Amino acid sequence: ESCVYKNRDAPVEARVRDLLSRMTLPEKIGQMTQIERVVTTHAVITDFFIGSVLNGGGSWPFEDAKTSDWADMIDGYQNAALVTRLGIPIIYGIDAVHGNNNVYGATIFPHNIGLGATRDTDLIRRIGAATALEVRASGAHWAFAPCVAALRDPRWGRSYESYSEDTNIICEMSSLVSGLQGEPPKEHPNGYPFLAGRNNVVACAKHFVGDGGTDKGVNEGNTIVSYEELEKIHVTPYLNCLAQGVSTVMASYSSWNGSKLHSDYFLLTELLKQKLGFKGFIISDWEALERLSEPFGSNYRNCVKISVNAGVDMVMVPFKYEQFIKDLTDLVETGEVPMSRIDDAVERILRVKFVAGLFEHPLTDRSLLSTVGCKKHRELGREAVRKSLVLLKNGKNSEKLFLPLDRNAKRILVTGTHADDLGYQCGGWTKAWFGLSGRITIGTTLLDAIKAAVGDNTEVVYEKTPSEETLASEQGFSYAIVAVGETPYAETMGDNLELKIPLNGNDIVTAVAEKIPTLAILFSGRPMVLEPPVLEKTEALVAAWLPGSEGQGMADVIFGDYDFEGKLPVSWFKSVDQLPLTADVNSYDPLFPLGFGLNCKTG
Ligand SMILES: OC[C@@H]1[C@@H](O)[C@H](O)[C@@H](O)c2nc(-c3ccccc3)cn21
Repeated sequence: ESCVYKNRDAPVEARVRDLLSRMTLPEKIGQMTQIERVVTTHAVITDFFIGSVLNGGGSWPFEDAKTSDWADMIDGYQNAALVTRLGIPIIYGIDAVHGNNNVYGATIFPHNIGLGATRDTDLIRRIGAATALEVRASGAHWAFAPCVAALRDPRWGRSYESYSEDTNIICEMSSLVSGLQGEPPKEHPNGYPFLAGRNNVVACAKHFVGDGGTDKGVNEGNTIVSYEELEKIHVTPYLNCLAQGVSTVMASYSSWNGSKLHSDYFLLTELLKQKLGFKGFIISDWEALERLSEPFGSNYRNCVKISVNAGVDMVMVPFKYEQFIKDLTDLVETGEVPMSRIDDAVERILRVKFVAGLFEHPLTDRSLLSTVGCKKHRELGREAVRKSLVLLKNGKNSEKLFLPLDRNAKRILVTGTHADDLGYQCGGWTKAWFGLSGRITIGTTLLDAIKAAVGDNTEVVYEKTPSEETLASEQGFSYAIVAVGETPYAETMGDNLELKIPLNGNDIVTAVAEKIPTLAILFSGRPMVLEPPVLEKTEALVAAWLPGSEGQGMADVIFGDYDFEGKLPVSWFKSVDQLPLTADVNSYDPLFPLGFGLNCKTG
């Protein structure tokens, strides 16, 4: 090839320098622009030299589109980018935060809080590798994961996206980066983006920094801590991500001591890029620039100025791309944003695209389609579910353990709002942004799993809500399994000060437990209020978190094919009046402490 940047054997840095030197200002600013698929046409990509496209939660080609439909859509965008003067490929980003969860038929893994309960670094890496295959099969090149937030207050609506309150656990679980991107060779330079090959995706450590530490868990709120505490608790996991060659970092909507992260030069540039040596690129969050001013979106030109100058390299606009491009072009022409800042941003973006092999392999490898929702991935999901469940109570006294349950019992009752609802089991960020109820994708509910596990002579009675006659009946039930919990949510919609189990969960458990020996299973993105009767009247109690599509993993442990091994990744409060309640502060008086978890052998 005549020009260096098209030469796949040339060093990445030489390709970056050569390409950058050929680019016009519109082409440079186009690379910094990420737009949402709903405003994306082939003409927009070509005319504005767009560098990246994403879809928000619930924005699909059409409902229940198959993975191949996604690949057709994204390859269409890519072909529009390849016909531009310099032929710079787009990078397509998607929120694959627990499997490729936007896409129908994808394997849905447990949300991060359940993975934190496994403490299994290698499991998380394998989940990353499986997710990467399903994401690449859909045509996307980039997953906005892992969220490495420290869950410091469960009132936060994004608690389930965090692995733990404990930074060391988060550091261990950051192995998702190596799973998604592939593992860098040990001589790989710290902070330099890495991607192993076509079966991997670019990862995104988010949200930098302190997203999980906001006051009272208010989403997009203010994290009020000393710099030392910010570094120790919230920055530390990024060191692990950089050591694994994480290629992108997403800035947080939240603030640190009143300073909005998206306009904080010290944290984005002096800390992350200079002190920590991050060489990939920083992406903004969705319409985060509009959030820098009051009222929302006012004085947008100034918001562009302060965020780009602070160190944001690519902006998730994602709709008003013409305004963004116009304002940034103007800012460069007036010198308010120096060309050196533009060149630094574009250099970082091009570096990731070259490292990701997008110039060599811009289109989807259709041979990956067979990996989507495949048996191997579903078995992996099942393993993750097994290892994530935390046994909080087993038997009313240590002599008489209740679990494992007898799979050949004569007659059992399965009841509760969450016993047969795949959408509830998956939680937010599944098919739709906030999640949904019902049979939303391919998967196995708790009820499906129980029916498959019990013996032929065992009668399974299912009622979503336990009926009076069932509760009053003398018909003997050997035992009852009652599943209750949270209905799906995401982000601010999940902020909650009371943390009571919705849909009368506590009352349902109590009503059944008063009549029938009961195992209660809680599906939630975080610890919730457990009222005394639930604690006293049940025989056993399991925290299942948000396990995803592979419900058999729950049957595996409640019927004893496998033992419980999950440990709480977060302190379980007695009352919300105790919050914030984390193990590293004194006067620690939890209901169940960080690290708690029983098993059937030792109880
Ligand atoms: O989906 C893209 C990103 C995701 O990666 C981030 O983790 C998350 O903070 C986020 N919030 C919105 C979003 C927020 C409000 C309205 C519409 C969308 C979009 N996004």
